[in-house]
Amino acid sequence: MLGLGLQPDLTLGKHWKSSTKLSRNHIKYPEQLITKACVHVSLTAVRVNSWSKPALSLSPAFSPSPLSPVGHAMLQPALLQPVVCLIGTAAITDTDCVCLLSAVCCLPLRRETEWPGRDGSSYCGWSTQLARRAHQVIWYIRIYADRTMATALRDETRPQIWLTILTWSTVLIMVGGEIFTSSLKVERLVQEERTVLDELKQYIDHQYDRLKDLSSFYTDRVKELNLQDSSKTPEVLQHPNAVYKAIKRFSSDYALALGENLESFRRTVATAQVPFEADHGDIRGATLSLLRLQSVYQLKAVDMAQGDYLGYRGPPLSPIDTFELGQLAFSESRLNDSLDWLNVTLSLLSHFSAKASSHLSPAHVKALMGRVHLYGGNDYMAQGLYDEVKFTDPSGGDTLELSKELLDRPRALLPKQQDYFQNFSRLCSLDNVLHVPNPAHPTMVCRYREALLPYYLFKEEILSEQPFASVIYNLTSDIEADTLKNHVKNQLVRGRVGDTATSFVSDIRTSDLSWVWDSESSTAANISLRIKHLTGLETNQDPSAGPASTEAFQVVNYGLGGHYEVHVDPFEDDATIEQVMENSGNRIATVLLYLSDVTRGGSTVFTKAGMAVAPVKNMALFWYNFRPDHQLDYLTYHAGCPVVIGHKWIANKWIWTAGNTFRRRCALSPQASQLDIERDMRKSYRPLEPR
Ligand SMILES: O=C(O)CCC(=O)C(=O)O
Ligand SMILES: [Fe+2]
Repeated sequence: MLGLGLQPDLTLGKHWKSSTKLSRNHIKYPEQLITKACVHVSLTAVRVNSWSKPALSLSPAFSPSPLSPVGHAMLQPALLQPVVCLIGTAAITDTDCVCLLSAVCCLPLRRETEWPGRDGSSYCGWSTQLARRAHQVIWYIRIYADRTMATALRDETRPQIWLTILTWSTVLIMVGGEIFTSSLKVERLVQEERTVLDELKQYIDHQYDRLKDLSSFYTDRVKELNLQDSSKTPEVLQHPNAVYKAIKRFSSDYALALGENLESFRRTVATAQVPFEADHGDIRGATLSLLRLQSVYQLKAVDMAQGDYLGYRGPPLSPIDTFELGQLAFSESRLNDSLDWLNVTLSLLSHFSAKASSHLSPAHVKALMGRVHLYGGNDYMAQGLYDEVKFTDPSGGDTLELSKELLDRPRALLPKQQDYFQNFSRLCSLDNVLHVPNPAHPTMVCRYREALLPYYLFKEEILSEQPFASVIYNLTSDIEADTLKNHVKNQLVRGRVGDTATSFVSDIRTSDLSWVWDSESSTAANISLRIKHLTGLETNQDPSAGPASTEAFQVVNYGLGGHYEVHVDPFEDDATIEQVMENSGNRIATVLLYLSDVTRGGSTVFTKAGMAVAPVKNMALFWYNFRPDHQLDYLTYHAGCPVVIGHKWIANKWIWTAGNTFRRRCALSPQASQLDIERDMRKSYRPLEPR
């Protein structure tokens, strides 16, 4: 690929039959290329896929050569008119113009660093004289544009038209634009008009076809929307397949339908302040989420494809969806899962009409299966599949890869194994109930926990004595929970992991979050106070009253298959600890508020302590992150399981050392548990009688 120094992918149409890209092989005769580029590329068949600033990388060694008669014919100024105005209106710099001109006509370009200054001394490697010409043309165009119908042309025709103008103006630059000096030139120009009009006709046909497709996409979507009850949208979007499909629709279906006009359409939608933001990263994230659900909950690909997740039903997946799941599973070295998805794809393809799956053939799928087998060490199966597809799909990407890999014999991939994973998956897969390690133990009780204020009585269930963890029901009201959610709904950002200074976005944590300080919301302040009464720990955030004892509420909303892998809450890296210790210390305790119920999945599990807590709206999960002897308690390793069905919202409240040194007292003996401390410390507890 010549590269052309442009991001746009210049794709030639019918006139360059088999060749779809301007490649080196086409450049035997530069003049011929220029002419073809001018006539064919510019007027009809150019597709500009992305339209960003040129990133120059090439340097085909051609110098401009004199033009053929066809080239001359294109100098007809009248044909410039409809397109000229755009360069005046578009935000394109002179430099970009010239480099684009160069690119279209394959003039020599050098690196980006050599882009010209305004003096025109070095225009992408052009001679000064040529550069000056370029300036003249662009200047002319801009002046001209001011006087013409800049607004008459629709945004969506811009890319093609840009190329037209660029090509034409290049020709002007190169020949000096002086056709009036020769009757022969004018005659040739007029004689070639038919060719130009033929090209224009092709261009118009292409636009018609494109709009026809776009319009049928529109009608189909409207029909589908009309069949749906919008009040049920949140309910529908509880199911992973429905979410997956919605994400795909916004990140790829619209993109495919709009083609090169996607960006300008996005801008139009943005002015109406309507969200329309999904992109390719979202598809990858969504696909990974389905794979995560599959592995954590040990789901079968065939069930998921039918929309069956642990008995909860939703829309089915298409063969393209299942194929993409197989592809991603392969790239994640999950070979068995990949084969499952590809087998499902083959079986779906045999049921779908050829039209519905026109982009995907069984041979295509089998070639990838061959590669998966090869990486799994099963050369025999791989060879067999290759023999099957080498005639039916010889040029398919995976067929070519497979044929290479059969010779190279890649080393077999071993499945990735994380040791904590088994326990994590087991605990997440329990039915959505409380699961405690030792329910028969006498201290595992329900109790009314009295607070500092006598009229507060919290319903508490102790889950574990070491580490101390309990749940408290109805710590908030529905109104309070919804107020916290509403407070953040326009300010959610992707959650990060790691210590403050070095935090990063990762697949370890797939959720959005925001913070609510007590000073911003009376609801937050009230709940903080309640937590103070409940735990007996200071929750002050007012700086005038000393170092803060808590962070703001961290309100978190999980997305498709949203999860948080196993971690502990306190800061662990020395630098961060040193920094926070100076002020507020570390996170000695966590209060995790559930702001929603979750139909299936989404439990908080303690992988070492063997506990699982299923979300219940308004319930709080409370635990100490440090043992009574003040060592970080690694039994508090915990995780948020992937959400299967429903929407999960939580709010974290982390309580710090500051202000709590004497509230969370040391134990009287090294073996003492938190309950022992509490017994000693707060006589207000009801005695814990053995059952
Ligand atoms: O979502 C959950 O259940 C756990 C969240 C968590 O551990 C955290 O945000 O630190
Ligand atoms: Fe956590």
